[in-house]
Amino acid sequence: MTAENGTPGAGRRLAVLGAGVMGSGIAALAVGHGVAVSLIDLDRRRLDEAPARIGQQVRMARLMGALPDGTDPGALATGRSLADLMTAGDAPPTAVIEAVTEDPDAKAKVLADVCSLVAPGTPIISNTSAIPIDELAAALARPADLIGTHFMNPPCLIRTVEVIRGTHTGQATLDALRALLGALRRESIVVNDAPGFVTSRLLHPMINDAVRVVAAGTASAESVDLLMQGCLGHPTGPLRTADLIGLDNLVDSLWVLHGRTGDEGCRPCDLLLELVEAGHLGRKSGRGFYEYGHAYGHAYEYGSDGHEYEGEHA
Ligand SMILES: NC(=O)c1ccc[n+]([C@@H]2O[C@H](COP(=O)([O-])OP(=O)(O)OC[C@H]3O[C@@H](n4cnc5c(N)ncnc54)[C@H](O)[C@@H]3O)[C@@H](O)[C@H]2O)c1
Repeated sequence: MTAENGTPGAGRRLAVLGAGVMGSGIAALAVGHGVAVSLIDLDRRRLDEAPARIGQQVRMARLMGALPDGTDPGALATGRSLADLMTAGDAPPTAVIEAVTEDPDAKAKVLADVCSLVAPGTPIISNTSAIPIDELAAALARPADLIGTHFMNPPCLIRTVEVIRGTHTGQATLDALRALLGALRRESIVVNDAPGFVTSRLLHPMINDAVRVVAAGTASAESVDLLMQGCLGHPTGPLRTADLIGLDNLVDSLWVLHGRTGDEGCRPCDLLLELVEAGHLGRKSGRGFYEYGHAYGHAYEYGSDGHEYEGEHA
């Protein structure tokens, strides 16, 4: 499966680092627009499952009219390291998107390694939820090549992407990212660097507060969500959104925010920590504030922007 001339992503090759919720969703968006993808993860099981999961997301997004008609899917290669894939014959990437676990040290190492591997001028894009881009840039030999995105879940269905320009981000990097997002038919909103940028700085403490309300016994998760939907116009409610994001990722992001802002509202509340400790991570594990029956269920029902999307299981 290769992209043909005339498809939006023709001639591009994206390296996606991390094949979890976001890495596989971003890979599906790219493949669905004809972009070739090299998908990297340390977890062999994730890699083995990724092609089927990505294929299902592409099919579902196409059925929902979220991908261009008549575009041949981009080729998908998977591996445990980009260096291995390139040695095996994969063309060098025209851009890299990092979507590994929200751990500042892990991200800094992955970004520094990839920076030493790809050609100068290749945009290196971190899809962090909350870590300041300037903090990550300190690990890179070429900080001008680094920029942030905050794709929301599921990337195929949410058209707006928050773009974070660090202090050292070069204009060429910003222009190249905008061109990539244009080829993926996404709208970019560029913001300045800060812990959590705009969306996570606002959304994550609000979700944390919603969990505190449930923990206090004031209302059930369902009642909180119904009130936020019915009275305040939130399309799904904060706790369904939490389940979609992944409670482990939510906790990691809240710690990042807490550590960098000192805002006690960002300290993950006990109930969140207990759920993660018990392995109840939300949709990706099949259970969080709600039961889903199976892992990764219904990813196309609701987006992490809170909008409701029609569709079958992803
Ligand atoms: N889940 C969301 O809704 C959401 C939305 C926007 C941004 N994000 C951000 O996207 C990033 C990924 O989040 P996620 O929800 O996909 O997490 P996830 O836990 O589903 O996936 C993370 C993946 O990274 C892999 N990984 C960890 N270290 C690695 C390394 N050194 N090299 C290669 N792979 C490695 C893990 O094996 C795992 O498969 C995080 O920074 C998160 O904050 C998440």
